[in-house]
Order: sequence, then C-alpha cells, then structure tokens
Amino acid sequence: MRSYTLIAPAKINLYLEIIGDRADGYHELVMILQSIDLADQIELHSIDSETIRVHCDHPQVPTDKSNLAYRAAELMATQFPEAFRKYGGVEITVNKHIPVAAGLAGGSTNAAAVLVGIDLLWNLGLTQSELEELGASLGSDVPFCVAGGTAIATGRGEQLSPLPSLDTIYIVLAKYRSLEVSTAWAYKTYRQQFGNTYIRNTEDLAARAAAVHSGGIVKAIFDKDTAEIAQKLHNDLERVVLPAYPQVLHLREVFANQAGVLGTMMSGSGPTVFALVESFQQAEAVKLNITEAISSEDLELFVTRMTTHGIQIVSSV
Ligand SMILES: C[C@](O)(CO)[C@H](O)COP(=O)(O)OP(=O)(O)OC[C@H]1O[C@@H](n2ccc(N)nc2=O)[C@H](O)[C@@H]1O
Ligand SMILES: Nc1ncnc2c1ncn2[C@@H]1O[C@H](COP(=O)(O)OP(=O)(O)OP(=O)(O)O)[C@@H](O)[C@H]1O
Repeated sequence: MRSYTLIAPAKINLYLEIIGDRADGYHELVMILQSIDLADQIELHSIDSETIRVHCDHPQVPTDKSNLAYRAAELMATQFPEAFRKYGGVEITVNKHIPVAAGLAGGSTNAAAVLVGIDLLWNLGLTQSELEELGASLGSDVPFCVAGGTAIATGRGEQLSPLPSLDTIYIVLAKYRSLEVSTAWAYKTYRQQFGNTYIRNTEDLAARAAAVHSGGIVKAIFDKDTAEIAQKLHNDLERVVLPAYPQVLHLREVFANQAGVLGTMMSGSGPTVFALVESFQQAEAVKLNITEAISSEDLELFVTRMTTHGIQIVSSV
C-alpha cells in the first residue's frame, strides 16, 4: 500500500472584476489570485477495495460524495478506470485548517491536492496543464489551486497566466465562524443589480480589453510595489456582499482604520476580509487590535503571508 501527504494552500483574490455573463450561466472574469501560507493537509492512502473514503474532523465539511475531495477522486477513477482497478481505491483524510465557506477556496484546494496525489499514487504522469484541465470540471478555482503562486485568471476563472511571485507580503485574515456566503447567490445578485453594465459579447476582444481595469495592479505586481498593490486591491462582489452582510462591512472598516494596514479587501465571494501588512510584527499588532476592537468569540483571525507554491508533497511512503 502506498500513501502521500500533501499541503493544500488557500487563496485570496487580489483583484476580481466581472466583465460579462456567459452562455453557460457563469460570469466572464478577470481575477488576480494569490496562494497563501494557510493550508490544509491531505493524506492519501491506497486501499484494497475499489472504493473512495473521505475522513474530515471539521463539523461543516461533508464526508460523502458532496465533498470536493471525494469528487476529485471519483473523477480520476472515471477518467482512468484501468489504474483504479490496478491500484485499488483511495482513503482521503482532510486535516482542515482553512476556514470553511470563506471565499478562500478550501474545498477547491482539497480537490486539487487529490488530483495531484492520485496522479502520483497511480503513476499516471499527467502534466500540470492536464491536471488543471481535470480540475476545471470540478470548479472554477481548482485549476489555480493546482498551479498556485500568483496568477491572472480569465474566462470563468480557469484560464491562467502566471505573474511574478509575491512572497514577502504579510496578511491578516478575519472571518466570522457562523457567517457563510453562497458563491452562486453572490454572482446571481451581482448580475441582477449590475448586469446592465456587462459587455454583451464576451468574444469581442476589443470590448473585453476596454472593460478591464486590472492594468494598475498588474503593473504594481511587476514592480513589486507592495503599497501600490494594496491601493489597487479590488473585488466587484463587495458591491453585493457588503450591503447584505453588515458584519463584513464593519470588519472591512475596522481593518481600514488600523495603523500598518496598507490595503484591505474581501476575498472571493466572502465573507473573509483580508489586509495586506508590511511586516510580521505589524500583522500581529493588527490582529491584536482587531481582537480588542471587535471582541467576539465568533471571529477567527489568522496571520499568514503570500506563498509561491501550489500543492506540495511533504511525504510519501
Ligand atoms: C468567487 C471565486 O472563489 C473567486 O476566486 C470564484 O469565482 C468561484 O469559484 P468556485 O467556488 O470554484 O466556483 P464554481 O464551483 O465553479 O461555481 C460556483 C457558482 O458560482 C457562480 N460562478 C462561478 C464562477 C464564475 N466565473 N461565474 C459564476 O457565476 C455560478 O453560479 C456557480 O454555480
Ligand atoms: N473538502 C472540502 N472542504 C471544505 N468544504 C467543502 C469540502 N467539500 C465540500 N465542501 C462544502 O463546500 C462548501 C464551500 O466550502 P469552501 O470552503 O470550499 O468554500 P469557499 O472557500 O468559499 O470556496 P471558493 O473560494 O472556491 O468559492 C461548504 O459549505 C462545505 O460544506
């Protein structure tokens, strides 16, 4: 029997612009995605019977077929039936550290780790772009989670181009444990309220180029100008999530008023709010101040930093 242990990092969105709707019901996006050092640990074991089993100690995470890690293993079994028969089933243990339903791609990164791990377990020799393509059928954020680092994402979020690495910026993250925002609800509400601003033909490259405003932050990333990156953070989904969730709006305001915070934004469809901070010491100070300012048992805070890697293998037996 063989086993692998993998590290599956969360992501934040430094930039999220919705430029159009698509025939498949999704939205045409321009995003900048960034891996962070907050990560789950995934263990994969080959087992004798041709089954998939998932274990997770987090009460909000299902262990049945609705778990994205399960769905990733099922996809591999369907795509590579001979390998599934030859090597047997897989037992997956998810050690959760990433807050759930947070806009941090927790499920997506677990799925990415399972794709990478099963590729190794079954000696498939898939390329990164093949793994990303498989990931795209599981969720829009999964290809980025396979790749990791810093990237610009277009299409529904699955088309990736790498950007220069940003590995020294510290981050404070905050999320109310009891608060969850549905991604489908956020996009649907945005379409209802702001769909009149969309470009109608998303195939029209000139119209798409004119609609996109990400140039400033992309330049700042190339310049490695942390203060400018922080000034240019953007997320269109804030326009619907902040008015509907006053606690998130409040958190965002408290963050913005902290000394040492260079910029603050909601990640993805929320409700996590993050702040970019210049040093580890400042990040710890911001965390302490926010804990005192909000003083709620329901609020969880993390100090982390940007990272250059996606899924990593930490051990194999
Ligand atoms: C909010 C983000 O996390 C930002 O990175 C992503 O855009 C969402 O990524 P995800 O959770 O992997 O998304 P998916 O599982 O593919 O889709 C969840 C739901 O979000 C909506 N959705 C998602 C991506 C997209 N480009 N347009 C959409 O309208 C769809 O209603 C879909 O049913
Ligand atoms: N492996 C998994 N880890 C976490 N949640 C999972 C997993 N599989 C399924 N889920 C379910 O998916 C829902 C969304 O959780 P997840 O942590 O992936 O959200 P998210 O961080 O908002 O994702 P994204 O940023 O990609 O939209 C949860 O309500 C949870 O029940």
